[in-house]
Amino acid sequence: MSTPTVHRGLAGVVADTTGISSVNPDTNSLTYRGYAVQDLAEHCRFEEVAHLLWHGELPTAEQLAAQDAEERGLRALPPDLVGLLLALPPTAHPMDSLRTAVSVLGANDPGEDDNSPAANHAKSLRLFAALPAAVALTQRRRRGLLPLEPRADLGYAENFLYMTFGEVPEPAIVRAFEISLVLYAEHSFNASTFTSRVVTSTLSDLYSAVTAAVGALKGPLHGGANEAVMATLAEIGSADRVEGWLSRALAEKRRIMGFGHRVYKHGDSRVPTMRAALGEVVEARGGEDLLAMYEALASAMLREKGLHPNLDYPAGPAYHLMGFDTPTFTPIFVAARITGWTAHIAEQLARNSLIRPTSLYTGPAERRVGRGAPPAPRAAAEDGSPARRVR
Ligand SMILES: CC(=O)SCCNC(=O)CCNC(=O)[C@H](O)C(C)(C)COP(=O)(O)OP(=O)(O)OC[C@H]1O[C@@H](n2cnc3c(N)ncnc32)[C@H](O)[C@@H]1OP(=O)(O)O
Ligand SMILES: O=C([O-])CC(=O)C(=O)O
Repeated sequence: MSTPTVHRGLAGVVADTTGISSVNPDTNSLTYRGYAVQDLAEHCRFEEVAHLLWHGELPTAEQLAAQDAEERGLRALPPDLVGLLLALPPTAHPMDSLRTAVSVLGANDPGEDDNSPAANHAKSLRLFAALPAAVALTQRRRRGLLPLEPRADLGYAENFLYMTFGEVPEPAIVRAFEISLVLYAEHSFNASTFTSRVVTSTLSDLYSAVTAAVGALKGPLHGGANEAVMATLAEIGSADRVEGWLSRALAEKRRIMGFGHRVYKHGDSRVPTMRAALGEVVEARGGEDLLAMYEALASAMLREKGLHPNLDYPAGPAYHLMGFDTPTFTPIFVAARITGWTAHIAEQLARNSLIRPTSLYTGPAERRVGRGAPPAPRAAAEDGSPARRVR
């Protein structure tokens, strides 16, 4: 009688095939539809990467112009949604506002339950276009500022920054921001993407899948780590305090946010590109002290724990120096990852199979209400393996 192997956290489990991206820990590489992410970050606008993820190919000039025209026309939030977001408690985390925004956009879409490829592509583009306005609104509101209307004369990244800050920053900042969006766009079966696929597999609607994915991304072991990195750096304070802080933190068995990864064990493929972008931001905006602390913590973590930084580690300080408030960092990740999530939702639907793993039962053995002593405990797998008596 064999006991089924339990894969806690689904670590190492190949749950399905995907043609969207490939994470290769052996070569520290990441490709989107076959293109290295570094190549895309260097040469492409974020809008082109979105097209690539959705359609499998980079757009021609005509295709890009058509997508741009449509996206720019969908950037504004419906007024009732703006009112609703402004009515949320000022203490609400921007991720909660964003989750609500996606949910409300779904509730207002008469085609919400149309899961045809065309309808879902239209919804994907709508969310892609509208999320920056929701993110910008939450940051402006925290600062007591009114939301701004989007500008159709600007590219996606420039307009995002304009709606947040009221002006388009210098090109170095726009470029670094756009690079971060490309790097954050897609990463195979990470927790939030897998969440979106689980919800989709029940034939629920795209907005529900994305709402659930936002919830999964919020956690500090996933996307929430970019905010937690900034909290860590603020707690440490300066490069000369890193060593003392880290020995105390490790003695207390604390997790150091922005380090480690479920798949990459020799370094995150995206970090060198984002570290270079952070360097450009420091050139443009200052922040040498923050960078020195960043480097000191990275070296100490490698020495003490053998752990490398993940993408959230350079992204956090880069967003900080660009002027974003810390609670806006994970919402930016959402705005980028909406491309990957929606590509996966389409892929899941195209070859759907309900996602429902099994478990090994370890609770009380079968018993009866109020009658006699319980029988000896048993453990049984749900997958049909024979029940196993444990003593
Ligand atoms: C874009 C992204 O979502 S990237 C991920 C962002 N998340 C973070 O940065 C959070 C911090 N990192 C972590 O918590 C982890 O590295 C994870 C969750 C990302 C991946 O971890 P897993 O592969 O599941 O490994 P797991 O959590 O089992 O850790 C293995 C060991 O390394 C240790 N470890 C892993 N990461 C860290 C860390 N950041 N700080 C301290 N110790 C760590 C664990 O404590 C554990 O040690 P133990 O075996 O002595 O108990
Ligand atoms: O792949 C993961 O587990 C987490 C991650 O890096 C991402 O989602 O970008």
